[in-house]
Amino acid sequence: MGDKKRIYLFDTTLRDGEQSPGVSLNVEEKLEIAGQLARLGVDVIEAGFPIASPGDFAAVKTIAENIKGPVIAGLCRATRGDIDRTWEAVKGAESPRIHTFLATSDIHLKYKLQKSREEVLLQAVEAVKYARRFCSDVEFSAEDASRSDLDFLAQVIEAVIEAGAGVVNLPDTVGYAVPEEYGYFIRSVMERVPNIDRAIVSVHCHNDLGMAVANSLAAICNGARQVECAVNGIGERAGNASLEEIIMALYTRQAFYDKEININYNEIYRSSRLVSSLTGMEVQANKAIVGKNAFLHESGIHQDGVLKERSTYEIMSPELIGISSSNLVLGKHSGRHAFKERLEELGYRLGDEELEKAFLDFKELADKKKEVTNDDLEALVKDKVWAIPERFTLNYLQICSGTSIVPTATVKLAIEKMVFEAASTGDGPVDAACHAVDKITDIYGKMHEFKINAVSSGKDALGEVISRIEIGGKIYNGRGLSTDIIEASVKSYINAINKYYYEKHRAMA
Ligand SMILES: CC(=O)SCCNC(=O)CCNC(=O)[C@H](O)C(C)(C)COP(=O)(O)OP(=O)(O)OC[C@H]1O[C@@H](n2cnc3c(N)ncnc32)[C@H](O)[C@@H]1OP(=O)(O)O
Ligand SMILES: CC(C)C(=O)C(=O)O
Ligand SMILES: [Mg+2]
Repeated sequence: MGDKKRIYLFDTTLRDGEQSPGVSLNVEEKLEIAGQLARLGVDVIEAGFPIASPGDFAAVKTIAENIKGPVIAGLCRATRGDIDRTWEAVKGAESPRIHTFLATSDIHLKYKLQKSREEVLLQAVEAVKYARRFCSDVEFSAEDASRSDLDFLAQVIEAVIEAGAGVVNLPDTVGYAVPEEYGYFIRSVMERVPNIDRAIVSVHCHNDLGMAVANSLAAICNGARQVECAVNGIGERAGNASLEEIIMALYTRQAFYDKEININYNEIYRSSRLVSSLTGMEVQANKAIVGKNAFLHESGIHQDGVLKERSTYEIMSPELIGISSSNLVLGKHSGRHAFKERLEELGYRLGDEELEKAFLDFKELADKKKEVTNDDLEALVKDKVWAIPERFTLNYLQICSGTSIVPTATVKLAIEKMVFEAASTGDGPVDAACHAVDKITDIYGKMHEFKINAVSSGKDALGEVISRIEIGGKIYNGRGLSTDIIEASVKSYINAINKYYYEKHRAMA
């Protein structure tokens, strides 16, 4: 089974990551993330759960047909219908994988599956055999493995390897394990399964007790060769093991782990930013590796140490993971060359047209702000990485609001070179403006979440508004940017409406 030192990185941002409450990505957003994961150099991209919905199916199929390099996997239950659908979705890939799963713990058998151990063993074997009819690369996951009876689990794993599974995954589905115990568990399963050398052992850890990364590393020390993880650690409930933390632990502590991975380190930060901006899930400031504070030094003694010798307080270099160290100031006198170079340092590669649009936005912002920071730049370009065609654009906004008057908004929207106007009242200025937008578009959104971030500091800070809008029973993430917070809010609402409109009309086309 190849070089035993090599650890395979299996990224599940687009499947388990998308199971994060409130996250819903469309096909183009998933394709964009998959392209970035390929540039990062992960070994496997789990692109989705094709039976879950037509949108999930389309995303997995599109990724399979367009992304070259990594193995493209689709997840399915241990049923023929799910496996058929998954094969349909992944079969166009350069290297397709069918990933089928079935729970093995007594608690899942008794209450969820309502099946005996004998039935589950047969179903797992039958699913793997059936999947192997289509695909030579089949992974089997024993859901809730870490809470399963060891003898039964070993029996299932031996049988699915015999049936043709080349990768066997032993997830800590509910994040219950602790590192020493999980490491010992992986070793014990491997010792009990006589044909284990014919498969790669994989782990998939959840973060309910904050130990997903520690558990994954303990498993690696005990023989696991594939590690399943997600960018920024997103995923069901408290999330999955964080991809960037696993990568950097293996890199920084190479002498201890003595393992090899094949990754483009300088794409890590960019991957994190992209996933954060497309999912709308912000990265906490003190998050390891990719948090805003991860490489900042606040206290005098630390600053003194770092000035004398960085390694006194820095165990990793921010440049390695793609965080720019440039000290050119960008402002209204900067030109296209410096602008483009800075974007490239930040990891953004825009096409000529998007670059020109971003440059014009930058100039407009530079007129309002003295200095345009890296955060401002990222905020300006991140929705240009993949922008949906905008059916509705804000042309004019007037707000009348105060402590003793009913908030009223007048909005003009441009739709295909025509301009339409409406006025409305509401509970507040943003509510009033959104009602006016509804009148023009005839699309009625319900605001579920509304977050305002100051992109940089100071009175002239750029404001970013992220909203989650329910339209037609589905949640759409909207994003708007302006130095005026009400304008940013309305733009964010219109952005969500544009996404809904685009998806609806593309489905009808
Ligand atoms: C640990 C994990 O992350 S597992 C992956 C979780 N991801 C998802 O669930 C993806 C999104 N899910 C969905 O869209 C839907 O749940 C679907 C389309 C998969 C299934 O929808 P429905 O057919 O309506 O079933 P529902 O979700 O209500 O119930 C799940 C059924 O699958 C069964 N099931 C659960 N896991 C498996 C499995 N691995 N293999 C076979 N059957 C399974 C359950 O026992 C239940 O069966 P029952 O209807 O006979 O009681
Ligand atoms: C389906 C499996 C791999 C899973 O997500 C889990 O067990 O957490
Ligand atoms: Mg999971």
